[in-house]
Amino acid sequence: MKMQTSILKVKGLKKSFKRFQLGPFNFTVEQGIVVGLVGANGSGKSTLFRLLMNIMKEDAGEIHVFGEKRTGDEWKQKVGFAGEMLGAYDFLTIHEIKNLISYWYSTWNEEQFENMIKRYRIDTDEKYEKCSKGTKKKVDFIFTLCHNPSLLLLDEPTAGVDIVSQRKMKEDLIQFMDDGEKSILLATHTAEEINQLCDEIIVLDSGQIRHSFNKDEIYENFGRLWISHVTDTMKNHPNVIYCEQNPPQIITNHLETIENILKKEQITINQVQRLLMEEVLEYLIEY
Ligand SMILES: Nc1ncnc2c1ncn2[C@@H]1O[C@H](COP(=O)(O)OP(=O)(O)OP(=O)(O)O)[C@@H](O)[C@H]1O
Repeated sequence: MKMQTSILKVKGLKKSFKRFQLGPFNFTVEQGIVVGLVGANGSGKSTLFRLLMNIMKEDAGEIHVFGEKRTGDEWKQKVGFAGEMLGAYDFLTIHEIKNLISYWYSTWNEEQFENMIKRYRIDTDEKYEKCSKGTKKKVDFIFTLCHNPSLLLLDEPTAGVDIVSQRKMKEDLIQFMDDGEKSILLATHTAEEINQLCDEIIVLDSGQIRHSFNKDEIYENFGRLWISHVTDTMKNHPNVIYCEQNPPQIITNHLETIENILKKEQITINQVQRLLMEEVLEYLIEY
């Protein structure tokens, strides 16, 4: 069995604003793993990325990247971050920004850049500020990948991107993960990206980590059961995340446990249904 290596380790990370508190956060992103970050608008995803990239200073906690505490800027050579980085240079053309970025990264891959520019049909003579929202997202994505990073931090990379390009981005991310050496932390609002790309899921709610799951656990454990009647024991059980009286049904995050209790309580199970990822995410975020 392969030893798990932490590419990103976050311990006791905290940040407070006047009206919002993030953390304390504790989580790891292991090598070869894609972690999906989901949560309602304003739950703290972008703030987390800003803290990870040192764009914003944490109030407390530690962030280790590639096994070491972040110091200086050297660690950024191996990290690809898509989100708000190009704002300061947006009066330049994409070609000019590329010249700056490629100078900074010792591992810049010009051939990959040229290929991706063609693949995503980007006009490099366009000023970044003049690009459409979706085109900016694609340009950010290309810059993120072309310096051969080992860790990608992607804040909703496909938001506002056309369907064809979304598919290409997903293909590029799957290829990026191909050698099993790299990792991604991906904030997303789409169940499809979770299904197709992620191994683990962290659910944020009002600045807190509400749930953290392996994706297979979700497929295995989450389900909807139509039952003869709902009792108070079922209503209040910690593994019941939602229940309805009419018609009597419950949503659980641990099918096996709940099926056993229903048997004990002599409640008849009429039907069991696995949940789709969309439904699971909705229940995790909403309830
Ligand atoms: N510099 C700041 N000063 C004060 N409050 C801030 C600052 N930055 C973020 N916040 C607050 O932190 C909270 C989380 O914002 P954040 O942008 O991280 O959410 P998000 O999960 O990325 O949302 P979305 O899904 O809409 O992108 C919000 O309430 C926001 O107002």
